[in-house]
Amino acid sequence: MACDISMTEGPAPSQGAYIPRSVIDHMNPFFFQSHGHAHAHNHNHYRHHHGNTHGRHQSYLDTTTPTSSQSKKTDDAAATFLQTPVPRRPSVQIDNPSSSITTTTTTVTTTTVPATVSATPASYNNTPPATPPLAQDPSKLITDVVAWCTARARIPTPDGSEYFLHIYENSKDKKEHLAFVFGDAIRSKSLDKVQWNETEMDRVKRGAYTGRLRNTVSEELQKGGAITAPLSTGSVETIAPMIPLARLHSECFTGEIGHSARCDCGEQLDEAIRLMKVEGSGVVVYLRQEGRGIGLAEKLKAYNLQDLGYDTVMANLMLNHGADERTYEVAQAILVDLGLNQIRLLTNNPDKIEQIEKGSQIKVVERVAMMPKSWEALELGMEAEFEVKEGAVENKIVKGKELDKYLKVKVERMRHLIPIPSNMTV
Ligand SMILES: Nc1nc2c(ncn2[C@@H]2O[C@H](COP(=O)(O)OP(=O)(O)OP(=O)(O)O)[C@@H](O)[C@H]2O)c(=O)[nH]1
Repeated sequence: MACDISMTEGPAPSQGAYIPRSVIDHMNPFFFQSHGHAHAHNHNHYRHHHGNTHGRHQSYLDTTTPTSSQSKKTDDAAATFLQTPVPRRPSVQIDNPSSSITTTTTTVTTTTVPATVSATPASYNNTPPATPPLAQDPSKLITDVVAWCTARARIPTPDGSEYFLHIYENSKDKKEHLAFVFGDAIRSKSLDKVQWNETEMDRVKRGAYTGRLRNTVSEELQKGGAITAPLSTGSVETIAPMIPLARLHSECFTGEIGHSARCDCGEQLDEAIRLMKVEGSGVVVYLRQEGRGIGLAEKLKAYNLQDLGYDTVMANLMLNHGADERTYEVAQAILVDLGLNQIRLLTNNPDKIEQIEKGSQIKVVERVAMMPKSWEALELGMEAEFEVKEGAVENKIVKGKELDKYLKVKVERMRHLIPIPSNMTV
C-alpha cells in the first residue's frame, strides 16, 4: 500500500527550535497526517537490490545549460522562486512499508529547483496560525513523545552504496538522535512537511528533496558569481520491500570508536548497515543512550568494577543504576515519523521488542538475530579461519575472553536470545 502524506496546515517544528511543552501536548505523530491510498502491485517477493546500484533511478541529471541570453531571465526567475515561501503542497506519494502487500512500486514526483544563492531574507507574505496545530485524532495518540527530523543528507560509503543520515530532535530529551535510512522509499513525514515561509532553497538545505541533488556549483559561483544552470533534485522510482529491517542501536563510544573488545556494539552496527545495504532498505535508529542509559563516565566506572570481577549487570547495580536504564519512546516516535509501523527488528534483546511495541502501533513481525561473529565461528569450529587476530579489532569484528564473558552474562542475566556456543570455555 502506498500512502498520501497530506500537508496539514500550520508550521512544522522549525529547525533547532525549542518547542514549549504546551505546544507539544497538542502534537502527536498524527500531526503529520497520512491516509492510506492503495497503489500496490502484487509481486510476492522481496526485491533485493544494492544501494543505489539497482538501476531503477530515472534520469534526473538535467544537463541543460541555458544560453547566455537565457541566463539573465533564468537568474531573475530563480531568485524570485527561491525567495518565495513554498506553498502548501499537494500530496506527496511515498511507500508505506507497513503494507500487507509484498512489493510496492512508487514514483516520487520530480522537483526541479532553479538554484541561486541569495543573502536576501525570505519575504514574509503569509502569517503563522494563531494556535498550534491540534492532533487530528487524540484517541489515536500512541505515545506522547514526538520526534521531528531537522536535517537529512546523503552519505556515500566506500563500496559505492549510500544512505541518508537523518538528525532528529524530540520532545523527551535534548539529545540529537539519528536515523540511518537506506533506500528511497522510507521518508520522514516531518522533514517533507512544508515549513512556514520557507523557500525551495531552505528545503534543499535541510534535505527535504526527492532523488539526488545535482552539482551545479561552477568555479565562477565558488568565487561569488550567480548560478546560471538549473538545479534539479530529480525523481526516483522506488521499490520498497514490504517490511523493512530496523535496528534500534544504542550509542557505544568504546565499542564503535574506541576499538574496545569488551563488547560487540561496533560489530553489530556494521552488520546492521551491511544487511540494509544488501536489501537496499532499512533503518538504523541510533539512540544516544550510552552505556545502556547511564552515560559514558558511569560506564567507565562500571568497567573498573568489571576488572575486579563483577559482571556487567552487577557493576551497574553497584553504581546505583538499573541493569538497563534505556527506554524506547524516542525510537517509537522516529519510526512513526518514518512511516514504519511494521519492522523486522535486528536484535537479540527481548526487552527492545517489548518496549518498542508497548503502547504503540509498531509491530515487530520478525526478530532477526545478531549472532556475534566470534561465537558463530566457534560454534562452527571455524575459529582457526576466523580472520581477526587475538587482541585485534578489524572491521570492528571482535573476539576475546572479555567479550565472551560479557555476551554470556547478557544471555544468562538479561534474557538475550542467542545460543552460547557448546564448546565455549569461559
Ligand atoms: N553499563 C554498561 N553498558 C554497556 C556495557 N557494554 C556495552 N554497554 C552499552 O550497552 C549498549 C548496547 O546497546 P545495543 O547493542 O543497542 O543493545 P543490546 O541490549 O546489546 O541489544 P542487541 O544488540 O539489540 O541485541 C550500548 O549503549 C553500550 O554503550 C557495560 O559493560 N556496561
